[in-house]
Amino acid sequence: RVAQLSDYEVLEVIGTGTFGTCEKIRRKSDQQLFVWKRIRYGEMNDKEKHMLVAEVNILRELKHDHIVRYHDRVIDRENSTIYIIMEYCPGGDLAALIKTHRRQRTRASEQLIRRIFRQLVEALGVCHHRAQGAIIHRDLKPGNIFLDQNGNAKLGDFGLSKVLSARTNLASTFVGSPYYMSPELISECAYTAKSDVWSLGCIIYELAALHPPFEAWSQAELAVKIRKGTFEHLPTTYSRELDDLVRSMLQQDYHLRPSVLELRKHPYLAYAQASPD
Ligand SMILES: CN(C)CCCNS(=O)(=O)c1cccc(Nc2nc(OCC3CCCCC3)c3[nH]cnc3n2)c1
Repeated sequence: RVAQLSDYEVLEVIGTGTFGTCEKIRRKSDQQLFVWKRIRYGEMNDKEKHMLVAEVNILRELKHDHIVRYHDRVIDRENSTIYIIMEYCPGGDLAALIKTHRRQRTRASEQLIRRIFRQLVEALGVCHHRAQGAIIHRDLKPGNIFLDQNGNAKLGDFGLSKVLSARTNLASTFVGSPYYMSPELISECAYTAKSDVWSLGCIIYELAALHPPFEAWSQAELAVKIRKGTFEHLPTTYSRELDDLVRSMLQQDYHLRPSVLELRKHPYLAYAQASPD
């Protein structure tokens, strides 16, 4: 049975992104909560429409505990709008969590950081080392990593950001301060899976330090800092192991950064290890 818009009721707007609007919705049949992302494709050219279809198909196949689950889609041809229905994450996004700690002057526990780190490495592993070819997120940031009711991390918008940022030319990609952009991206080389590793390094760094490794008032100054590549060590309340591991992900030369598979095997993230936490 094809899903209808009338199967759901809109509860509230959660936010807007490059794609359009994200709303919290409830399925009438069983009161279950979801979100939908409302994407207007009216102004898209054929190439972009094909890319959108391809990205939605990728989303549908990415099934993992730590990737936001795609549920359904509704196409409203009358208004040239597609609604992508996904799992609702009641914990909000990592950006809000970081902001709360900063405002309260409290630190995230190393146990929480390590758990989120491990979960995101698992999620990236599914995408980078996929049989049909790697999916690279390209836009990993605290704002599109969400938390479920148990504080487990969920990677959001996998792939959507790619097709939709294709709609924006490079200049607008630089809108805002691209704190999480890798050096190779800034010099406009191709993305690699290692670019996602860099961004993940920035995110884990920020969860601990409560600010990203590279900050600047302008995008030009930020590009200089990212290419220079020097940044503070994490606060000493965190282990040397975490500091070293994050540092290894933020190396200029992407060949030197660990792959997601190497990260998964790292003792700091191994499940087997009797963790102190
Ligand atoms: C009380 N209200 C004001 C708060 C309402 C909201 N509750 S809340 O607990 O804080 C809160 C805050 C943020 C997110 C979420 N959950 C969520 N957000 C998504 O995307 C957000 C979107 C991403 C792109 C940019 C625009 C916003 C998801 N995508 C798939 N699953 C999603 N789950 C919940």
